[in-house]
Amino acid sequence: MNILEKIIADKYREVADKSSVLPIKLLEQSIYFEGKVVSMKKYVTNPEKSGIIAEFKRKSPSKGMINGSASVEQVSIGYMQAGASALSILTDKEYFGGSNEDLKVVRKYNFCPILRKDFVVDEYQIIEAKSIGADCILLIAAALDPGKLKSLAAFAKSLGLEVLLEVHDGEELDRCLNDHVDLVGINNRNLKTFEVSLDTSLNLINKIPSNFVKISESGISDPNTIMELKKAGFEGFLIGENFIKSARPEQAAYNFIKEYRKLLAAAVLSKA
Ligand SMILES: O=P(O)(O)OC[C@@H](O)[C@@H](O)c1c[nH]c2ccccc12
Repeated sequence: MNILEKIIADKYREVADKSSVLPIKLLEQSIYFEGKVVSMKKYVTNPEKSGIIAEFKRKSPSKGMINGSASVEQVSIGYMQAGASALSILTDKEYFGGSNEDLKVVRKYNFCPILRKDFVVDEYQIIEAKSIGADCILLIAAALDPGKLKSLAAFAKSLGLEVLLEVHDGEELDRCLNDHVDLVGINNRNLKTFEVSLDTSLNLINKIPSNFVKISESGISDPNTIMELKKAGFEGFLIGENFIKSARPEQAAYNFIKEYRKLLAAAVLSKA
């Protein structure tokens, strides 16, 4: 069993345990259920913003503990002040050290779009995402069969949520892309082997039809890389470890985005 298969097997167990709470109860009790979502698509493609989706991730199966002491309140606010377009919040406890509580705290203090980063295998988790204040959910091609993925995406849309489809190769893209998807994320990290290569993004982008927002995910640690990805056609850039590993993640994000804006300005000038 590779790590992804193990996570997914555990997720099915977790959902089976939780589903004894009727989904309708989650909705009735949530102040977010009637509320409108904030569009990840709009924020990421807004030219005034950086396109950076900053991720709060305490640990991961590939890196172990990355930051066990960061405050989700302070860091999420700091990421937005630094110029991030949106936030990605890990809610998986076992492998990533996150929680629904983290996302609720982030929702309380931020108006931006929030991606609930988890391993969705069941409609229950989508209702849960909506009930804790998320705007967008992640569906991972490597973890779901195409029929199930499509029906989960349709269900998310019916609740007003946006859908980010994550792929790692052309075959996953061909198999899993459907009309309910809003954004396509190309994960530079292979979730089965943890190998990271930026070429994954650069080689796949031309296969994504133009009506989907294109995001490059994982292993980004240099503003020059964003310049390169942007030139290739990416609109969003998902960054986790490079910020959160710092003792002051929000400061790391601030410095990074400042540097990126300088590079952008220089590129515009050199064209003029
Ligand atoms: O920390 P990084 O290398 O910047 O990566 C962020 C993000 O792309 C990564 O955490 C991620 C991408 N897809 C996922 C699916 C589940 C959990 C986590 C992820």
